[in-house]
Amino acid sequence: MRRAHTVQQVRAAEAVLMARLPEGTLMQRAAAGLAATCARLLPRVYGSRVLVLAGSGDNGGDALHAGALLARRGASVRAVLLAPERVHAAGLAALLAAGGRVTADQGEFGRADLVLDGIVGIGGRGGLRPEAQPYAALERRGPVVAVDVPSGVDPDTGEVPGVALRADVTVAFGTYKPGLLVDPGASYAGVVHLVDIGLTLPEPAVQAWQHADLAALLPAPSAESDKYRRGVVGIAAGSARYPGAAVLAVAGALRGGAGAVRYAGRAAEEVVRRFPETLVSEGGPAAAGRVQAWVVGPGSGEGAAQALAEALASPVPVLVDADGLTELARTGPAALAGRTAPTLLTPHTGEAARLLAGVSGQAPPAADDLAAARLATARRLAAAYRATVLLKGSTTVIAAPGGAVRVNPTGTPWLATAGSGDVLAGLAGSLLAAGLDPLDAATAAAYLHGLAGREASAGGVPVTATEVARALPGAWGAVRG
Ligand SMILES: NC(=O)C1=CN([C@@H]2O[C@H](COP(=O)(O)OP(=O)(O)OC[C@H]3O[C@@H](n4cnc5c(N)ncnc54)[C@H](OP(=O)(O)O)[C@@H]3O)[C@@H](O)[C@H]2O)[C@@H](O)CC1
Ligand SMILES: [K+]
Repeated sequence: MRRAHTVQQVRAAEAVLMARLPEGTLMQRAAAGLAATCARLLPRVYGSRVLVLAGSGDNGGDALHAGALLARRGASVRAVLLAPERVHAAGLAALLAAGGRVTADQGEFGRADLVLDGIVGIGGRGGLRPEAQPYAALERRGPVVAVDVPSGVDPDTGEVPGVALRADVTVAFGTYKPGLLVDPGASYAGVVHLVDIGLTLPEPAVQAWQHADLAALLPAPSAESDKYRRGVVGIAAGSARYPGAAVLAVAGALRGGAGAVRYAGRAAEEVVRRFPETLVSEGGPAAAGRVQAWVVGPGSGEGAAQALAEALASPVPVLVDADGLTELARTGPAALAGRTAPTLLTPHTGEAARLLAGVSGQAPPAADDLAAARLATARRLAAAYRATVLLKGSTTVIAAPGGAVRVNPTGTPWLATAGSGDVLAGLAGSLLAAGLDPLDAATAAAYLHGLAGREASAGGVPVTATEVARALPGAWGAVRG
């Protein structure tokens, strides 16, 4: 699992350690780790040209100290001081003593074999300031290594409020920052290396799961399991107009670990033709047999309101997607007030905008603005609806009403294809029916769906939602190892 901590959490941990250690120890640890990573990136340190971009804080100090270490190994190190009057004095002294030099020549950026971005770290607010902005647009020859955080990326949220400097590698001290895991910030970070500087950290604000975390969680039938004990998932999706959504949601559900899939809706004939193993009925959720979780909304069309009301009235977990979300946005959180079991909402940013309008009673915010602030958006929705929210997009973010947040590290832009969300909804519902809580079910579903999407699009080929569903067993296998 990758763990990310907020600036406040890092500062608190740093304060505890600084009280015990001689001054400067943490910065020396950080600089040593940074220089070691740079040395690995360079074909050879001796004779390499290194440019340090140094801002006014300790982030600049780290970069200058690392520059000094590289200069001692024979690199030719130049430093641009973006705020010369407030430069980290000890860092600059170390660099000069090691043979490094100060320059004001922006052309050094393009000539450098490696650039260290020490403009701003966890103390940064807002985008790059005017003096640093030109570097974001300049041609580069060697890799840009961000010190702790790419400058211009908000460390706590991943938001990029202005111009930011894109890194090839980010060397993060002590822990990931949420902004390194959540887009758009994550897309500026490149490959992230962690350097342990000895911080003792609390529970992370944000987690990103990996194969092993998921393997421990995925349902596995035991010898005594029968199909009912493994869970039955109900799918209320599709309509005469959109039968495909029903077929795709069922395709996802059949590969989600539940023992059986019960379909309730107008596309029963199409579903059973494609998947004869499905239990089908033509009415709504209320008239269908027992299930352990409902999925309601994909392609439901005009039937969405009735299907949603019936599913929400049931005492089992309910996943609301697509047309179900549009319907839910009309009533707002009040529709969930009487629920005795958890609810999982799976909006894309357009649906998230409608859901937020359902809370505020005002016009929906712009979906692009929500995509730019996805962590805050998922948290807001989870708090307002008291439901777990899986916000789909370039980084899928999952927020629980209690405050836990996970971000999904798998996925591919190829997954932005028609019907892909229907497969995800069925899959997540199936995991809910198998007994996972909504946070875990959403985490596992996003992860497997993302892996399946990658597998199906391997080699850079477009995928269909049907192929993503077909690739799900392979994703399970990869996770189980
Ligand atoms: N925590 C730890 O455990 C350890 C932390 N360490 C390191 O310390 C870093 C944090 O250092 P920090 O606190 O000095 O803040 P930092 O990020 O250098 O920036 C603050 C300065 O930048 C300025 N500034 C603000 N916004 C700006 C912008 N957009 N563009 C330009 N400038 C901007 C602001 O000035 P002002 O707003 O007053 O002009 C202020 O002077 C951390 O990321 C890590 O690298 C390691 O050494 C060891 C262990
Ligand atoms: K930086």
